Amino acid sequence: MVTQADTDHIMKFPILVGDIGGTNARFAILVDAYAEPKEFPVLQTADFSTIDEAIQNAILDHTSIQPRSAVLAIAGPVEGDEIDLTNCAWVVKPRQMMETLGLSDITVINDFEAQALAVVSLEPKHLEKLGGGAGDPHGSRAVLGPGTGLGVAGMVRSRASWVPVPGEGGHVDMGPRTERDLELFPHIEHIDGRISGEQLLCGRGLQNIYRAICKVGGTEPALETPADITAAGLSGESPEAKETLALFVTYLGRLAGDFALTFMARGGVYLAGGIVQKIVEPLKNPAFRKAFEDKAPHQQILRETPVYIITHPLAALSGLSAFARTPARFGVATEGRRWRQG
Ligand SMILES: Nc1ncnc2c1ncn2[C@@H]1O[C@H](COP(=O)(O)OP(=O)(O)OP(=O)(O)O)[C@@H](O)[C@H]1O
Repeated sequence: MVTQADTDHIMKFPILVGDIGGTNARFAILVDAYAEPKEFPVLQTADFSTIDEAIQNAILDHTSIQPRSAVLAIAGPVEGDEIDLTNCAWVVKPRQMMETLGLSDITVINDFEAQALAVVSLEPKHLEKLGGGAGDPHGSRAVLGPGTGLGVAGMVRSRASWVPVPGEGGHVDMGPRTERDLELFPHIEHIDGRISGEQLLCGRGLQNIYRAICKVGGTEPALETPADITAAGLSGESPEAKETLALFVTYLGRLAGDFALTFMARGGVYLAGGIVQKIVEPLKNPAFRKAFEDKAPHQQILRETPVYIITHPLAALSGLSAFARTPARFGVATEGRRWRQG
């Protein structure tokens, strides 16, 4: 039965869904609740000075469908009528977007809430399992996504609906654990005197680990970009890059285990974002699960907890689409994050 509260959630189709990261932005249009989303090529945020210009030039100018509503996921906290994006120069101004883009209903959520929505929406073919038990289908989940930054969210079940729990978990402290860490950590770039998850587990983190390894080994860092480092690490042509990948995987396992405990994620921990999709083979190395399960006194809980790599290239869009189609299935708070005309 559709209740008053449910109808209030409902958005009018066609609905534009958008996942805006620090580097890439991905969009699709849902024509109705059943049709497959109409997807558009991934665009680079740096190629457009504003989000309005990007949506107009790269989306609306290429279709005759005029969206009436939009659900956008952005990297950063959603506060006020002018929302700054972390790691990107765009500012989302929903009231202005209504005027310029002809939308009448805009909801803005955090990009890792969208990833959390995806973990209960994706089909098994879009997940690659990295050990652990079967997982409780109604159990809480945690999502970690190394990208331009490090996003973290939880997904908890309450009164038959799924509630995404966004936060700033990428900024928790990371401490040294092994002799090798003790050698390298003094050379990892600090932020205000500390090493946070995001100093190690994102594109910049790969560079940070690689440079520390070169420094301690007395070699000149020859590789520049995160993509160069993973390529040279995967091929084995650079021993420093190979170790960088091994440590990245270990640190990700460590932090994933911490969030599994924080959320008691018996439904599993999900690894999202562009970087993990490029390093599937190193993640299958036993070092990942070893670090994930190394959580005395709770090793047994971690041993049973499944970990999945999300392999869907547009996972957040699929989460946003599930929410746009069936908002009542999810406990997404829209107070202060939804703008409507009339
Ligand atoms: N092959 C690769 N190996 C490792 N890192 C890569 C590779 N290709 C791109 N990157 C890095 O991945 C990061 C972008 O991640 P992603 O594709 O998940 O983008 P994003 O959604 O914009 O990120 P975010 O949502 O965190 O802002 C950049 O730091 C980039 O340098």
